[in-house]
Amino acid sequence: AGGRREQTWPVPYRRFDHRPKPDPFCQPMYPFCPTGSPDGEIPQMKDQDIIEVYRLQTPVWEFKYGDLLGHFHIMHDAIGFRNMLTGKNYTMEWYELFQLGNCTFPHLRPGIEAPFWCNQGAACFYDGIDDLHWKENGSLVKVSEITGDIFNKLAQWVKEDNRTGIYYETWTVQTDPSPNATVWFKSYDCSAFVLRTYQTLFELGAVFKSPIQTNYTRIFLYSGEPTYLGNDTTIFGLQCNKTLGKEITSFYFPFRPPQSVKELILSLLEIVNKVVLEKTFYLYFNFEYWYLPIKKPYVKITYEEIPLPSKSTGA
Ligand SMILES: CCCCCCCCCCCCCCCCCC(=O)OC[C@@H](O)COP(=O)(O)OC[C@@H](O)CO
Repeated sequence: AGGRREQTWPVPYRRFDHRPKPDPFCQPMYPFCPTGSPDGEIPQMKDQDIIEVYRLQTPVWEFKYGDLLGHFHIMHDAIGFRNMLTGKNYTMEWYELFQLGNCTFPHLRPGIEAPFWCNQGAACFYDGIDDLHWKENGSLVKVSEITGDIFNKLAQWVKEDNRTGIYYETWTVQTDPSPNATVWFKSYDCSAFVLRTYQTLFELGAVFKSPIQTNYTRIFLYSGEPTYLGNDTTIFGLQCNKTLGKEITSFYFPFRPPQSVKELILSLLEIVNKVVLEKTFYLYFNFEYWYLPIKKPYVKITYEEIPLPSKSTGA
């Protein structure tokens, strides 16, 4: 009857019953989870083992650019574990299979109508903690101690979370920067995984040390109420009106990797024109497109505290 469908905000992150094999077109700049166990298996601990839990944080791309992005508080988050009986330690992190840019903007491929996304994200669990990587420009802080039994239950949760949560979402979208803003979409990135893991540990009985300052990076878009547009089939399919599809692909065009300084400048001008002057953004969430009526202050990167779970936070 053309009635508006009841929409809950924020739009729930869609989970799937399996993680699809990535398209060969998607190529990583660096191999994903190079030292992790190929099947992603997490080792079993003895129930009575005592495992230290560490908060790990470092600037995105620290291994390549050191503290560069740290100056903008663009930080990557992970969790470290150390078995106090065996002395073995481990790192667990969640990040993009094909890097941040591929999760934030699509490819416009000749002969393919719809924007092409390489936006998978996944968990990676591997032996060892690279102390220097985390400590030099970031932080490595003990936040809890858990039993092997809790660790093993967490491992089961990670497996299920990783099987069903298959894509990375860069953007948090809400009405304004205020604490009581309406949130339209939540990001689903490295820090979101760490926060879900802390919450799961808390629900499994973990007690977190306090007080520990725990800030996280988020990039915000500010908009009025989003409009649902559809998906690849309903927007870019053969029987579709091509207007909307062309509008979306032309929006993403200036976000492609620039080939020259001139192209970069022209693209930046086009981005400002679209996002600021035309107050338009097309968001890709749950493999569907949404129109965002952008408003001031448009875009913002924040580095704000989200406290560790405790009885007082009720989280
Ligand atoms: C509307 C116009 C705006 C145009 C500007 C676009 C800017 C795009 C994004 C800016 C920054 C977003 C920050 C999001 C937080 C990222 C946290 C995260 O998920 O990190 C995961 C990953 O990126 C970390 O990658 P690496 O540093 O490569 O770490 C992986 C290694 O630890 C693997 O061992």
